[in-house]
Amino acid sequence: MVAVLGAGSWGTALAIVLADNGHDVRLWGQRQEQIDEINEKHTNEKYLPNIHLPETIVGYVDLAKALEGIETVVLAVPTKAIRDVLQRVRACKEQPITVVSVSKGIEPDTNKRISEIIEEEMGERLQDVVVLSGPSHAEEVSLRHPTTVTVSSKNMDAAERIQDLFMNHQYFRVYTNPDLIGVEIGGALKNIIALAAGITDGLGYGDNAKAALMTRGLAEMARLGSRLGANPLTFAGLTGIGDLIVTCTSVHSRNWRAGNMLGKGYALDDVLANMGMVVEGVRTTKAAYQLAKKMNVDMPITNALYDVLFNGKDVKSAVDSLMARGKTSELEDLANISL
Ligand SMILES: NC(=O)C1=CN([C@@H]2O[C@H](COP(=O)(O)OP(=O)(O)OC[C@H]3O[C@@H](n4cnc5c(N)ncnc54)[C@H](OP(=O)(O)O)[C@@H]3O)[C@@H](O)[C@H]2O)C=CC1
Ligand SMILES: O=C(CO)COP(=O)(O)O
Repeated sequence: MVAVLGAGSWGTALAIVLADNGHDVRLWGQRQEQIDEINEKHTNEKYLPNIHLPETIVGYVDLAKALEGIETVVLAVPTKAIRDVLQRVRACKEQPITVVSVSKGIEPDTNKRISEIIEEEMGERLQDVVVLSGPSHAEEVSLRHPTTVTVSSKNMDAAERIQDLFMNHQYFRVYTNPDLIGVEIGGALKNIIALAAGITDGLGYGDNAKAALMTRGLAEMARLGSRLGANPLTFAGLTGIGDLIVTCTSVHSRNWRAGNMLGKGYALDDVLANMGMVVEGVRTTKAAYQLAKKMNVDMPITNALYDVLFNGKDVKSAVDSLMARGKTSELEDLANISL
């Protein structure tokens, strides 16, 4: 039995994988009408339209009931809600639990990764934290289309347990990677680059610009990541380039779609209000901008996006200023990363 906290698109899609793997799943959400829909109609139309949910997924609004007898919790709420939800979990759970973190972001101001927030909030009530990340849009997972992800943890025995829990030989293949920092940083930073790729697409700049953003974006992701202690090779894997590709090129991506609207001239507040789902890249841009300053790492795309999102810079001038930077060598960054 597994509890999934957060009945949005990703929590519901992962509940389907777990149910397909033969587990009873408790899916916790905060709105009674949504939970009634899950239990009575076996659908979650707002987040995964036209998908029939297995009947072994049972919805709960009562968190204490959802957690009764549970040892493994999948945490699938937006990063800004994580502390609040964990404090509620802590209040009703005495035995230590394993938390599987599937959200992607870095917390502004504290600049903490999600696994660090989980450790801080859960304290001695935490058995292990395992991160699951990779190129995986909920819409395609819920259709059982082939998908690959990676799990990582400080305790690789726990990671392997979670690999077994989610591994589905028909459509959901799970790898392991011991580089927890790299896995989390890649999953968080790719959302920044996807917002920027959406902007250049919205401006009508086409494939050259997008390829440039993805490639140079990956370089700055690896630059910050390696400074934070990640293995640079992780950025060449599923949670780096893999997730970057899917998020910059998929119509399902909330970050790409938000960027696309910004590129077309819509205001940030309007874009976020119309999305109806979380756009993690906005908060993460703030956190990465702060981290890059603190660690003295050059992140030109992140800085340009920060100016657009938080200083009201017009999107076209942000792209112009990226192009107008002084000349440099492509491999300079990579040469500074010690493998
Ligand atoms: N969607 C995807 O394909 C993927 C998403 N992710 C990551 O997963 C995380 C969740 O994203 P996703 O499922 O897409 O988000 P959605 O916007 O689809 O859903 C968010 C869910 O969280 C709930 N929620 C929000 N705030 C709270 C709160 N304070 N307490 C309890 N529940 C809350 C929402 O409830 P309500 O409906 O009541 O507002 C909703 O059920 C993000 O970090 C995202 O980056 C990772 C991989 C793939
Ligand atoms: O992380 C994701 C796919 O791997 C989801 O990205 P979006 O939040 O941009 O949809």
